[in-house]
Amino acid sequence: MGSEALVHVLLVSFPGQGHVNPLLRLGKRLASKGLLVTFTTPESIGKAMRKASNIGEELSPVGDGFIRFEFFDDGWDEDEPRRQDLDQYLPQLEKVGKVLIPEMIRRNGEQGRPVSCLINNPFIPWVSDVADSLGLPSAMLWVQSSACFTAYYHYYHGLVPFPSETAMEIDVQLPCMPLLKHDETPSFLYPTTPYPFLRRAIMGQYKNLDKPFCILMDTFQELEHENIEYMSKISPIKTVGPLFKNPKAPNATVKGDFMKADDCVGWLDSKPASSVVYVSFGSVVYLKQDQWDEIAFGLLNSGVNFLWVMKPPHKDSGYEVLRLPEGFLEKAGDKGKVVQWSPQEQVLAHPSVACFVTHCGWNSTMEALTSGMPVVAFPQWGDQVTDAKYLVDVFKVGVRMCRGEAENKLITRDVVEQCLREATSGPKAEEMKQNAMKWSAAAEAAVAEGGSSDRNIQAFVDEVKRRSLEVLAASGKSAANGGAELAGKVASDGVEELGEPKVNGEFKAVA
Ligand SMILES: O=c1ccn([C@@H]2O[C@H](COP(=O)(O)OP(=O)(O)O)[C@@H](O)[C@H]2O)c(=O)[nH]1
Ligand SMILES: O=C(O)c1ccc(O[C@@H]2O[C@H](CO)[C@@H](O)[C@H](O)[C@H]2O)cc1
Repeated sequence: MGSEALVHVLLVSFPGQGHVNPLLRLGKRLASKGLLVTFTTPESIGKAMRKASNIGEELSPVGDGFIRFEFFDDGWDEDEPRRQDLDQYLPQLEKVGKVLIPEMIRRNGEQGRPVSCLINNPFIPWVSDVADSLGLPSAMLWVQSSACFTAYYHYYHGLVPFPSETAMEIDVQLPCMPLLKHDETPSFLYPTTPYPFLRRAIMGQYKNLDKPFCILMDTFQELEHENIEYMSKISPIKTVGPLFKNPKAPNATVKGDFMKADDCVGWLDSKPASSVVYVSFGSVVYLKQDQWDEIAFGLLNSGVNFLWVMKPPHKDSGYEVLRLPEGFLEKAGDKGKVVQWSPQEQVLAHPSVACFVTHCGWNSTMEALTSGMPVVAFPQWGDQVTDAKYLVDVFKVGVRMCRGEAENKLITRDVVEQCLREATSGPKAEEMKQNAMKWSAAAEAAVAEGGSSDRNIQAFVDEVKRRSLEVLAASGKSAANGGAELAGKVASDGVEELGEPKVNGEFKAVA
């Protein structure tokens, strides 16, 4: 079947690595189920993605469908430093996105690819407003755990007390969750967070939560069972994770990395089984130099093999460029490898890797669990502190190395060494590995045909197809005519003036 006959969904992503990855993975999953997927994010990131990965102008077949990319201009110069300030960048994205996304939808309609549904990730909730104003259905992909979704939901609606200026250190009890100590609740909610703009961004998503008809989540039923059961009674959530596993298209090469991964698989191949510690703090966390030094010495002193990701900070981020201690690489010799960016999925699946020192971003958390990889938890902020709690105390696959940035505590080389030893040898390491393997099997089963996440994805695809027919039927016009009318309206008015729901352009057929 040609791509023009498929139902078409448009995925709009916030331009962060930890947001692009899960949304693109969702795109591949939807494509593999027979949809045509267009993935869009600002051109500034599109450029990096094109450079780092093999994405081009053309359609890529994935399973029974296709994926393609279109990027949009965020209206700022290429090296505009304000992109690093979300308080300035998010409103800019909303301003231009509310004009350019409808234009993109119009263009696609004119080219025979009418869009039937919009899907966004958090931080850009205005995408549902665009969908509403065009009479299109929308969905949101929540890119963190169901536990964090619950925490933000209860905070937004004021349903339980959270740490506040007058009661900073209270524990928080949320439904179907373990008791969270004050520093285990998502840290953007602390009154003292240095990232209030991220709290505002997430709260913006909750303000718009009644607009998407479905909230997809990159987690799986068996992982957060009771909590998911509870939340699905109050919110239309559907678990579809782990998204990075795609059994119908395991070899799809489309990737969303912003940086080309350094080659380290050959080096891993040369190491004995379960002998390497993988260290990575994701794409946005930067530690201070003194902490970096302690980790370096902890790695050396523990005598383990290690693969360490040391990504350079963005020039406008204000973060210092970290250095390795004098003579570090010489002392490590062939026991250590330092890279700027790793092919993390491959690394976590490699038999030489024994454990993962992680900042506990949700993508890294899901990738570790699904790969059967024990972790050493080094959370810093946001959802990471809650994920660390779950990795250590609920999933029981991790040892805790720190409690988060708010603690403002230097983790010494001795503590680093002790944690590495605990996670790589002895009964605790053995037990964590067994638990991790159990989660890996459960994750595989969730995404396998007929598994919980597979059923939810299929139900979602069926619903998108059903709604696409409904929009067409409601129009009462010929498809081509409706599309052309809508195109003209959007182009002349801009999205703000689109009052009544409009027709979703041309539908050729539904697969
Ligand atoms: O060297 C690296 C470091 C990270 N990642 C990927 O970047 C994403 C990071 O997302 P996460 O939620 O863990 O953290 P964030 O970067 O958003 O803080 C994950 O999919 C990782 O697999 C990668 O491919 N190579
Ligand atoms: O680009 C930014 O400013 C940015 C990117 C990513 C951010 O949050 C990360 O997102 C992940 C998914 O929500 C999360 O699990 C991870 O812990 C965060 O670091 C924030 C800002």
